[in-house]
Amino acid sequence: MTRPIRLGVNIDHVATIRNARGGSLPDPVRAAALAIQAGADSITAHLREDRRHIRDDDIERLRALSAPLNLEMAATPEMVALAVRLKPHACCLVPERREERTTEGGLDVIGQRNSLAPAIAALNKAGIRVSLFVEPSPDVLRVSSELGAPVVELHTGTWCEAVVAGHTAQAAAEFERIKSASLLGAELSLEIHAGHGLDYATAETISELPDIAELNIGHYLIGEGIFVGLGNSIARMRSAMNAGRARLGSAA
Ligand SMILES: CC(=O)[C@@H](O)[C@H](O)COP(=O)(O)O
Ligand SMILES: NCC(=O)COP(=O)(O)O
Repeated sequence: MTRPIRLGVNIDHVATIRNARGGSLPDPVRAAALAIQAGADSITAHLREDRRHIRDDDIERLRALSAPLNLEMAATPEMVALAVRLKPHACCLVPERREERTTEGGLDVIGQRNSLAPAIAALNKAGIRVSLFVEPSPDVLRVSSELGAPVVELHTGTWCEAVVAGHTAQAAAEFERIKSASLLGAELSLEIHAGHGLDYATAETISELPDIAELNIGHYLIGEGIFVGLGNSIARMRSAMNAGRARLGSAA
């Protein structure tokens, strides 16, 4: 039987709009509640070290909602302590640079193995599901598995940018990397998630990969929400993902 695919809605950029005026509106927690009603399986929020969008009190309020919370964060002692205290359902460890506009690549799990290991161990011990936001590359997946993380989230940004730019050959090559990484990840008994830069079309395509269990999508959904309403953009995303998954079922 074909496994369903989960949708995690990232509400960071509702907070970006709120913070543009420094007040409390629009409230990202209200957006999260609406996302759950519209079919999101979980909520994702990235608490950056510079607090440029999501803030600590948002995390506390998101934690109180009915859907699981996936907290994205850098693997710093401050963030690990905060996660252990707030106990989100899941933590996705991401690389972070203050100067970047958005997450620019996957974690350097090979170079930072020694600093990642204690962070992963502490989160595992606290009963939080740990995922590592990584490039779709074989060495990176093997080290992720050795580090004891049960989940990896494959960075889809390079593929999505190539698709949007119409760089067909590069897009095809990037998609093959994602596909091979998802196969290897499954062989290593990792749960495979994917995200960054996905839109309706790329989400539908990637949903055809049978080993992908979850997509985390934010920026595009919030942007589309301006035109069609957030509930409608999420419902349409769900349909796109279901359509991709259904093609997989009919091909089997
Ligand atoms: C890790 C990831 O791909 C996204 O969650 C992204 O980090 C969202 O936050 P930013 O837009 O601040 O990068
Ligand atoms: N981890 C990826 C994520 O949460 C959402 O990324 P984006 O859709 O905002 O680019």
